Amino acid sequence: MEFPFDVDALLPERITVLDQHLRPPARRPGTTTPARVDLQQQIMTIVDELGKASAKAQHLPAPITSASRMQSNRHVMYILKDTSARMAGKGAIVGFLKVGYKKLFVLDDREAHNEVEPLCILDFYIHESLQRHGHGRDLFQYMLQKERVEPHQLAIDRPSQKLLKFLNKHYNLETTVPQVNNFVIFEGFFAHQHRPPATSLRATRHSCAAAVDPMPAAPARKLPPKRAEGDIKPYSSSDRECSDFSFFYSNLCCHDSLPFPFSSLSCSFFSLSPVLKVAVEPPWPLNRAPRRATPPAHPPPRSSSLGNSPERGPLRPFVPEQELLRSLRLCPPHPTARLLLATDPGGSPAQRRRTRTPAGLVAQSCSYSRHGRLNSSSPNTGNQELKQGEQETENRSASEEQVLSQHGSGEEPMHTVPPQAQAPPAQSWTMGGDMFNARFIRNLQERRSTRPW
Ligand SMILES: CC(=O)SCCNC(=O)CCNC(=O)[C@H](O)C(C)(C)COP(=O)(O)OP(=O)(O)OC[C@H]1O[C@@H](n2cnc3c(N)ncnc32)[C@H](O)[C@@H]1OP(=O)(O)O
Repeated sequence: MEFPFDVDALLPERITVLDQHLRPPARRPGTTTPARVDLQQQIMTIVDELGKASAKAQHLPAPITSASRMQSNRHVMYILKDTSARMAGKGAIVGFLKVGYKKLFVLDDREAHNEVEPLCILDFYIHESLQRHGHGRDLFQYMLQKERVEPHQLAIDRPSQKLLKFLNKHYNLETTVPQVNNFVIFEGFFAHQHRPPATSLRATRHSCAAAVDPMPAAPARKLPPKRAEGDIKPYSSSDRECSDFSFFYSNLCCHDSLPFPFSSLSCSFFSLSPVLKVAVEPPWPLNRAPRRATPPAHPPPRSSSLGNSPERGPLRPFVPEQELLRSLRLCPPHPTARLLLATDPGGSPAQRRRTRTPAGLVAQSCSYSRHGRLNSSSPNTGNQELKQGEQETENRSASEEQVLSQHGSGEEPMHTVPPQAQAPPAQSWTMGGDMFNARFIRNLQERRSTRPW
């Protein structure tokens, strides 16, 4: 992969390690040094382009690796540059490997749940023209040494067939331990305890939790001390997974911009992981709509979050909290509703707990029907919408994502019902029913559209 700038000078080593700071490495003595900000911009361009190429190679609808994602996560990227003579001049990039620690529930061979935080292979790509030349192995080997981890200690975020073959060929990893999430672990995962090196990613993050006891069978529930809220993305945590249902979830669970009480919900409530679905349930009334969150029978596509796409356009304002509270007043009395109404609209800090992922921001743009589909009053509309969304997610290519981003950027009219048709809707719907059905959302939209501003 070539770039319009001097990759060779920008990345002096064959393999460059980038963390969330995306700092340009020190340049070779004697090379001219452009402004540091320009260098960082070049690094970001490389990361973005690699992420796009990887997504394309894996048929993901959107990149799961980008500069902005790198900056907001504690992932580490190993970038391999082409040092061959043919690339003399500006140089080129061969590929990259992205890893990061993630908190997961994994099943051991006795099907017991174990809460662990292994190093995960998150994204891996070698340029098409250079695959099967041993570059992937070089990169992987370098990462294993740097992170001081054995291949069987890794969790792989929904590996492709190529990666499975790669792991089998180079590391004899074949027998997997069946999981209920999208991560793949191999036999031996539970056999040894990973002792991170002093300089590894893990040690940097959790220096005080580095030492753990040996475990004969399954890892004990040994986790580092609680981190800052924004850092914790428990359980499912898969960029790919979270995004597979983004068409629906971004309406609900990426809630940076949702009004209270939705804003107080954790993404975890809507986790696709059966483990978590059992473990955590959202409070009423949100616990009345889990069916929509059920993953389809067939495995979801490898995809990324539309919502998380860094290319999303500007966001629309969401319905104000007062609007929602007013809607709640239409409901039959319910203790929770009363509590909500009695609560200060600003809410307590705990109620307003929010994630800070970019995905959250996109919830806004996705919360409205960009195509007017939610306008149907059919009770099944919600399901149709979900199916449509899933279908779209499956079908959408990376290039289509660009188009959708524009659609989501607020270009389309937001009113799905003409103002004169805005007679109060039949008050038959209730929060106690399936509150995320189309009528509920339409109601919110109609109410919003009556706003004079
Ligand atoms: C968690 C994730 O990131 S999943 C996504 C993984 N990435 C992708 O699938 C993107 C497309 N593929 C690639 O980028 C690369 O093929 C990688 C990263 C999987 C492997 O990198 P490479 O440089 O090709 O690997 P390397 O040359 O070291 O090893 C080759 C071995 O990998 C496997 N492999 C690589 N390409 C293929 C392929 N097209 N078909 C089948 N197996 C393949 C084989 O085991 C192969 O050995 P073989 O040639 O003897 O059959």
